[in-house]
Amino acid sequence: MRFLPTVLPEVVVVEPDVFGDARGFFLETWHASKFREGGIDAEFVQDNHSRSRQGILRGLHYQLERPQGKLVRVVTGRVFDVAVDLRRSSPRFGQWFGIELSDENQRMLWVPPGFGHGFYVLSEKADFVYKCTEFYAPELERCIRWNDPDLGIDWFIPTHATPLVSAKDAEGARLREAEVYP
Ligand SMILES: Cc1cn([C@H]2C[C@H](O)[C@@H](COP(=O)(O)OP(=O)(O)O[C@H]3O[C@H](C)C(=O)[C@H](O)[C@H]3O)O2)c(=O)[nH]c1=O
Repeated sequence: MRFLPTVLPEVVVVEPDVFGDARGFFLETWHASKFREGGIDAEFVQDNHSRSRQGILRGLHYQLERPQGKLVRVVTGRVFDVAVDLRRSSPRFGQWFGIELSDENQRMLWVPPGFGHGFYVLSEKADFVYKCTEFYAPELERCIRWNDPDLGIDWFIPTHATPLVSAKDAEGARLREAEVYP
């Protein structure tokens, strides 16, 4: 199990040990003490699973007052996964980190509380699963527009393709107008 730093010190890439054999493979998807040693000290209260078609973009989402830390991974397919620092007090406010998560690389991403999160589906289909440190609170959920020019996120969207987003995400706020974290 390797814990890799990113340009956002609080956001961590996790590369699990994958034990392959003639039957298939085995890997640990969560281990409190190994993750704590790797700098991720979290307690999860909710586990989610979403399935999306190619070209779907979900995000950028975050929850005020009760921000969720998320340990995210892909069990089927490939996505480009993005975390954005939404803490006004952070020297990296508005900076983002993105990485391909797939059932090939088996990578996970730790998106801490205080960060917005979203992903773009690169494969025909993607099953996306993630653990959250706080319960879902729709009344506290906010959305930053995926294509906010102030963020300049490169989602690896093919040229001339337009992502398919929910009505809620299509009306996401610009970062400069959004209510974010102190
Ligand atoms: C997130 C969530 C949603 N729902 C219900 C609410 C809606 O009826 C339906 C779809 O919700 P939504 O369109 O908000 O789902 P996503 O667009 O996948 O939202 C997620 O996408 C980005 C990538 C995230 O990081 C967040 O975890 C989360 O906001 O599931 C629940 O019942 N519980 C939940 O925890």
